[in-house]
Amino acid sequence: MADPDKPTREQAEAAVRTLLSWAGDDPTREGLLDTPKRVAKAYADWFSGYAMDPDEYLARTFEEVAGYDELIVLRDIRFESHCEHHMAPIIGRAHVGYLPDGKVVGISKLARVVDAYARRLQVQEKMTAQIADCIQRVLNPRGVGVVIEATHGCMTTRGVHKRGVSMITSKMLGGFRDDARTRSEFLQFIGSEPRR
Ligand SMILES: Nc1nc2c(ncn2[C@@H]2O[C@H](COP(=O)(O)OP(=O)(O)OP(=O)(O)O)[C@@H](O)[C@H]2O)c(=O)[nH]1
Ligand SMILES: [Zn+2]
Repeated sequence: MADPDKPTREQAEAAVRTLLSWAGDDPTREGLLDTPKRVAKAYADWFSGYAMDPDEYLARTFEEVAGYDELIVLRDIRFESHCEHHMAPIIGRAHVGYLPDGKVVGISKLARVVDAYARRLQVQEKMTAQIADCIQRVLNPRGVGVVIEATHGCMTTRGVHKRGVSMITSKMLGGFRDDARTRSEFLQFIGSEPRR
């Protein structure tokens, strides 16, 4: 159902013209005439996750897996998101693992879940927890592990201006939290085992 409080595209474009003026430029000059339209279109892409239901991606499961009950890991899932404090890009990769309990999901669906949460305004800790909680809630496996490594545009291009810094977050549930061997195997699979 359409949200009656959602601004129209025209209102969104007018807001972009205001920001262009506030930045110090002239929104009526030729090069900027179509910019509000482009920005609204870009927003529709960057924030398309609000219209996605991540639970739905995990609805179809496969049970004919010959009793496979070991770790399943999808690593290096590239994503783009935006921080909710500055609306600056968060660019990174997510690693997602789970211990199946009789059923598995199509592996692309784990990447779809990551995207559904990434394409919203985010805090990295929240996104990490949302992905893990979604998989635990819908698939009900014996455990879930999510690790995210990302760089935050608000730290690299403004503010403290620290390039090369990345933030690492993790959320471990079930066997990933309680069993040191499962956690260690997961970290080894994704290449984050602490070096000794
Ligand atoms: N924990 C966490 N912090 C984030 C994330 N994205 C951005 N931030 C931080 O959110 C904080 C917002 O702090 P504020 O002091 O309200 O904003 P600010 O004045 O723009 O802060 P500076 O970035 O230090 O200039 C900053 O420290 C950002 O680095 C995130 O995903 N997780
Ligand atoms: Zn930020």
